[in-house]
Amino acid sequence: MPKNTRKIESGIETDFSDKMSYGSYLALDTLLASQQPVSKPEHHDEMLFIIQHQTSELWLKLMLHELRAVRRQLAQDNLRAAMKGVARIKHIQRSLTEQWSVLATLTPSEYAQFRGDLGSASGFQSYQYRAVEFMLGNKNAGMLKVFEANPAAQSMLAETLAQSSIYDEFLALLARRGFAVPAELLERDVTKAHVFNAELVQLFRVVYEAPDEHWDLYEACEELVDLEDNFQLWRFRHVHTVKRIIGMKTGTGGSSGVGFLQRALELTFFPELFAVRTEIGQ
Ligand code: HEM
Ligand SMILES: N[C@@H](CC(=O)c1ccccc1NC=O)C(=O)O
Repeated sequence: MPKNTRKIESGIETDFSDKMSYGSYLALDTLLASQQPVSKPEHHDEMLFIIQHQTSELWLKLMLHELRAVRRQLAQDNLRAAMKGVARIKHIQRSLTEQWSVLATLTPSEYAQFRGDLGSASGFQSYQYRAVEFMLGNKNAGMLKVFEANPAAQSMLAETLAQSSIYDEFLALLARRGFAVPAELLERDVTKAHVFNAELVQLFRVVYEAPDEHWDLYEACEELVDLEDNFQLWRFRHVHTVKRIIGMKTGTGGSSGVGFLQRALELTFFPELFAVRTEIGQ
């Protein structure tokens, strides 16, 4: 054997003429043929731009898969199983947020050379991102209009809009545990965003001031706070990456750009879980 060369063991599989291989199992021919730059001549950095988005969308697909399971587990009072799903989602969020560092290597000058080729395409048209926001409770029926040209995406979003969020399901679980969750929350119109409820803060205060009596609920509350923290970190990294790459330009999706994105940082999924911090020990 030549030096610094590993012998291929005799038992290594090499004939995949009639059995599944790594490539066929992962449909790699389709996946790796899906990066189709539009810049002409092709700009070197468009590959980064495309793969950054496609990897984000794959992680969003897994996040949705796990969020749907979390919602189901909460509805069935399986709190521990639901929290296992949330634990996985938190790791997905960390990957999504960490990978901003790759895109941040795209300089304003490089991006400006192919930005014009993107037309009106924008992440604002990410139906998976919108579905994640809906499942966490940031419902906004107005978002559906963007997807008129994609009936399958629009109907998936309409269905997700009409379903309870994981917060709705968590509050229903608390009610089944005997907590006096306000009726207006249990009977709310789930196609609308959750609105802050002062009574709910007092309910969470009971849990936070006696964790030993409500340990699994206390832990679940903190997991949901992590989910929101992580989501906001992604939004923040997006705003800052946008700022460093296009400055204060208007967006290809028609928004004012950074200012519009910054306003999403003011949105909240679980407001009472943050408000209770002020009350504890008062
Ligand atoms: C050069 C990099 C990027 C720039 C300059 C950029 C810019 C923008 C801007 C200006 C918007 C506001 C809508 C518009 O007018 O277009 C937006 C929205 C959005 N972008 Fe990006 N973006 C970049 C990368 C990404 C990446 C990698 C993702 C990953 C999926 C992404 C996902 C989104 C999402 C989900 C929205 C909607 C956010 C919301 O509704 O608050 N963007 N982006
Ligand atoms: N809205 C971005 C364009 C952009 O970033 C983009 C374009 C096509 C596909 C995904 C994108 N990412 C996020 O918006 C911009 O204004 O430059």
